[in-house]
Amino acid sequence: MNVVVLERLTKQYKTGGGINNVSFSIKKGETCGLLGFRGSGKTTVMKIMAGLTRADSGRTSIFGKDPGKNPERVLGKMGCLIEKPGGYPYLTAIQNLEIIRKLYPGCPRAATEYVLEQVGLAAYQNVRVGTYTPAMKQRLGLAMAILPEPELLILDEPFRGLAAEEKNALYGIIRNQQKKERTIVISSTLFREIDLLCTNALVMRNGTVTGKADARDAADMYGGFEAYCVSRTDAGKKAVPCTG
Ligand SMILES: Nc1ncnc2c1ncn2[C@@H]1O[C@H](COP(=O)(O)OP(=O)(O)OP(=O)(O)O)[C@@H](O)[C@H]1O
Repeated sequence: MNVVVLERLTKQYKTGGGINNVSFSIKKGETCGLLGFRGSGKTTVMKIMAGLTRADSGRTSIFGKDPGKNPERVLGKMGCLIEKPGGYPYLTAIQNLEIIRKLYPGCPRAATEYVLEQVGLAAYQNVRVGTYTPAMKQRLGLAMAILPEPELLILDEPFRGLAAEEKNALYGIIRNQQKKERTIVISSTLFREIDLLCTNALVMRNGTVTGKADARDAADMYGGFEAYCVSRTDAGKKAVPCTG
């Protein structure tokens, strides 16, 4: 069953950037890596999926509905970490999470403590978020995204700026979500993350999709996602951001 179907999405910003004719689908339980250099259009695609911006043309279907037209039918099933992690800086982690929890009537109080434990912030739950390091804010952003147990997780460059051990902690959280058969979309400029975590990879360049493959095809044809992704970018001609 397809959770995400995007057909011929186009969006042009006044500055000239944007996305052009983007089409792909993601099945339930897949972890799809959206890989591309800076400015290739990853965030724009994710914002359209999350109903945060509208495409100029094309069709967006998430759980069979357009999030721009039916936000109440879609957004409750979706957890997003897009661009900078949120949270009110003058509130503690637990206060921030409680605000979100109350938006979901079925979400028990214990869920707040559980996700704080999961993301390794339990010891800092009563500390104001404004004092957190970028990595802690990133983990809080993830906690906010997974708190209501969403069926679809959209994570825009969740590893950006994190040290190796901080990334490892995040890998663990994402793997836990995979065990629960969540559908996950992760954008990254790094091949390594896609290799480690994803069942499928989708490569973007200059606002268009230049390749789509699942792990088996990428392994059969190229020996893995990394070589596959390189083959679908102009990475050979540029400096390649290929290490974590
Ligand atoms: N709000 C905006 N207004 C004008 N131009 C934009 C806006 N958002 C994105 N763009 C432009 O659209 C193109 C795609 O940007 P987008 O942020 O979607 O790419 P990205 O792959 O997520 O890159 P990054 O990793 O830098 O966020 C870029 O040329 C960018 O400058």
